[in-house]
Amino acid sequence: MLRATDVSQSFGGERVFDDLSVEVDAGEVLGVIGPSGVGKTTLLRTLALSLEPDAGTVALGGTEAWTAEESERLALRRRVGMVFQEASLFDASVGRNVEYGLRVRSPWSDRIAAALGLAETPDAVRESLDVVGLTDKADQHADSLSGGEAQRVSFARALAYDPDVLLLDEPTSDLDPRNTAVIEEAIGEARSRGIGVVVATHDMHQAERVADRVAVLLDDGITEVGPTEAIFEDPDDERTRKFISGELVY
Ligand SMILES: Nc1ncnc2c1ncn2[C@@H]1O[C@H](COP(=O)(O)OP(=O)(O)OP(=O)(O)O)[C@@H](O)[C@H]1O
Repeated sequence: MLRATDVSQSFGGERVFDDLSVEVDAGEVLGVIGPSGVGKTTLLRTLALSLEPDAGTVALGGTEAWTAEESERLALRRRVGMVFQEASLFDASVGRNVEYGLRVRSPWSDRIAAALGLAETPDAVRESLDVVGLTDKADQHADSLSGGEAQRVSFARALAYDPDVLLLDEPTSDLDPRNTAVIEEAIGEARSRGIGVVVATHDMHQAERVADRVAVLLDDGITEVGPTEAIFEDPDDERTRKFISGELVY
């Protein structure tokens, strides 16, 4: 569904990665694991079509984004949702924050709904908040949430958007085990809705828990990508093996 082929990225002449290829299918969770600084965020921004690669292609549903017209690229970008390491909510209620996801995806839908007197939006908001266990907080101001709850609302906002692909950048690195478990369950729900999910994490155990396939990103690119069990139990690549076993220290 979303495929990056032979992409290269650098900042100010400093290479982050070269010739990197990765893809995620509908209803699949791809874990991207690797130590800090290898380029996981840069890869996610590339997949989100917010960072143009120096070389290579990024295609969503078979349409190559960077050779398409800008309007088409923007339309493709709207089909990709992203959740960052730190939640950034607006100065509004929890419900309003989640509703924003719906507006971005289909700016006309709530005007039409309003004109017809339909109440579609609140249902979708409630449903998304339900996935992260926060329906009872819909009317509460976002400022009043704990960090973990705020991150769960960020996830609900991305889900309400009904993306084809959801990109999660270290979504639980600041969270306690209970909030982490809620987000991991929500990842499973996104998968069951047919969304392709990419989770970048330095927590190998998280990748083992949530991912169907894992890509191992080290400082010379992706060393190996394959089914989660194969990567953790029997990696082909020596550097992958060392990284998984903790012998390769960064
Ligand atoms: N906008 C930018 N300008 C300059 N350098 C950047 C920029 N974004 C990232 N980098 C550099 O690219 C490299 C990869 O960064 P990136 O944030 O993608 O790594 P990461 O694997 O996500 O790390 P972490 O897990 O610590 O977030 C780093 O050396 C970083 O300093």
